[in-house]
Amino acid sequence: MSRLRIFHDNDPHAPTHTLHAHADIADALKHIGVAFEQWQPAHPVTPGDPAEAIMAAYQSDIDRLVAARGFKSVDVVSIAPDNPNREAMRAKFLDEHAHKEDEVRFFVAGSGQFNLHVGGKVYEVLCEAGDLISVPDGATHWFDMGPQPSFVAIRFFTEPDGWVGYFTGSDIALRFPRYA
Ligand SMILES: CSCCC(=O)/C(O)=C/O
Ligand SMILES: [Fe+2]
Ligand code: NI
Repeated sequence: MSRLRIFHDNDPHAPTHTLHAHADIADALKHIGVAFEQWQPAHPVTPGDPAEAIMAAYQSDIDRLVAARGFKSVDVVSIAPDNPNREAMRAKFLDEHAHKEDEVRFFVAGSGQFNLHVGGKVYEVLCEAGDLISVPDGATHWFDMGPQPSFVAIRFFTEPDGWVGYFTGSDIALRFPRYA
């Protein structure tokens, strides 16, 4: 089940809010410009499946979103708990960063935890299969896939080169709860 916990950015121990209902999560995130939608993960796929297979299974959803929002490139992160590169993959997204484009991710299997650092608060968003999250251009955040990652996310980019992160140098992520 998806979950949102909101913290003051100077108090990682006690969330001020914990929300589980999708509509409540979407409403709270809308206030900081984040879109959180529920789509149908209609084609069963398994974390670790090859990217080409995921793209083929979800081609109609991808085409629809690309047509609606003019994305220039699309890729897939598909990772199983026994992936030999899992530590490096986890580390890549664990430091606070931002992008010069909206970060749009459609989770079609498994789960992972976004942490959005906006307006003196940290919004910890546990994303599950079916969640489509759109983090606005410039919003600082980090992402934790956990020590045994298990998810498939389709990523949409308006930049033709795909993923480019701009790291803030902050160590805030070290102080907040990890995704177990
Ligand atoms: C959930 S897809 C992998 C993470 C990613 O692309 C990103 O930018 C995290 O902040
Ligand atoms: Fe990111
Ligand atoms: Ni409140």
